[in-house]
Amino acid sequence: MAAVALNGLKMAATSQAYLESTPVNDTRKLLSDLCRHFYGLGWVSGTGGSITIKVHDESIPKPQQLIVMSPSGVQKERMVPEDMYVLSPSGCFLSSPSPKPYPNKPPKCSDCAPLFLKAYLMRNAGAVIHSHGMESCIVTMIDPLSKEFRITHMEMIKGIQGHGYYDELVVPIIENTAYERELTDALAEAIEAYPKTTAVLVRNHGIYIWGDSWIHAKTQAECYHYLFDAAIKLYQLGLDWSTPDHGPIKKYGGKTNMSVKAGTVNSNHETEPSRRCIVLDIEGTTTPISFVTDVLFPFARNNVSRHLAATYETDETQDDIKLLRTQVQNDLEQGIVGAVPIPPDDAGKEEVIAALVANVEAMIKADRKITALKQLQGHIWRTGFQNNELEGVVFEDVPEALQKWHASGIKVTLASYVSFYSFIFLTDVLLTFYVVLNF
Ligand SMILES: CSCCC(=O)C(=O)COP(=O)(O)O
Ligand SMILES: [Zn+2]
Repeated sequence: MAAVALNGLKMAATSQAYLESTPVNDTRKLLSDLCRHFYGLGWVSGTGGSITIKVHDESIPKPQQLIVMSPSGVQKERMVPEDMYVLSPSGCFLSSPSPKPYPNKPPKCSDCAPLFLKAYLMRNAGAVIHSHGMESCIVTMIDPLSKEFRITHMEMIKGIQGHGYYDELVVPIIENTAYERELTDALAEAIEAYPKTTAVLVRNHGIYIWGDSWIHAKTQAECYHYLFDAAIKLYQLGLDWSTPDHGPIKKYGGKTNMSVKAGTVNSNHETEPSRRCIVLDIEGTTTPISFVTDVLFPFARNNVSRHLAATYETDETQDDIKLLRTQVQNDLEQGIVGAVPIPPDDAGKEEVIAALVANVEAMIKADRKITALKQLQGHIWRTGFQNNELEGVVFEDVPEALQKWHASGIKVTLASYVSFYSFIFLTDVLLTFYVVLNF
């Protein structure tokens, strides 16, 4: 019997008979064949890299299927079916290979086991391939600060689950550790953070790739390796693999936009982060100019009186009024059109506000770029955003671009001639970016 009912679920029977059954033996054989084949591709040479496949059995749901895994630290191309480990769905050893005479080491299951189990558990995978293919290693070195590999407009992207030719393929990169098992948490976090991904790159090391079946995992592994190889070759040709047209890598101030040298080496031979930074304007860059002209400025103009009245006693508004008084005094002395005297404080709040409003309206009409006006407008906008009377707008490609630059280790900062408050409250996107990433 291939399966037994347990707690209402079908579980692989771990009887000796099942462990010696055709599905298990076929999977052992398949795994040793694939080890040999992947060795030929350079994916599992020097004993590195590893493979695991679930024992496919129509009568057993995938989460309950047995797992076959390659042994650790061995010549992968010389594996035979008997060398394989068989594990329960939760990772308990059900069958281990017999020791071999000197110079073979005592048998041990792949160091990748905890990582493979994460892919099985979190993605319901049918097979996982850990490759040490050179291209999957080098592609993580082109930009040592990048946390993602991205590529688009390549036919082979279609071989990756859920992707078409025009899509951008994003593969997370995690940092290498001294021991394979120490990668487990970072791999799980990447799987969680990138719901669409079917692979995780390990910097200076290789890649983990999974699929619904061994065929799916293998096909995708071939496509991933092809794309990494293509990216490296395009880079060598000075071409940008990450853009749709794969045009020349652009230079900014002598630096490439996909610089290999994303940091500088100090006297201790340590890499210091590069000072690359993108300074973004708001109006017309992250946000349509019409949002500023048609929404922000009218809002400030229409709310001067209300804002001053509501916040008159606060230190902030008293400070704004002080600035305006100084500005208006200068304007009156220079005969600026529209400037009207502001009565002293003891004239009463209403009279002072009326004079302030008249002056501010004249300043706005003359489109004056003066601190007294900008500071007050900033405070009015901030109140508008806080009260949800204003809702910011960014172009649809802004959030993705911010994340991409951040992932590439590029610092992003915002600059705008309108007040500070206008952009940190511009949208949830920018606000989140500002607070969470602390750029
Ligand atoms: C030169 S291999 C170093 C260890 C490693 O990265 C690896 O993938 C080994 O996996 P194994 O299945 O042989 O434990
Ligand atoms: Zn490895």
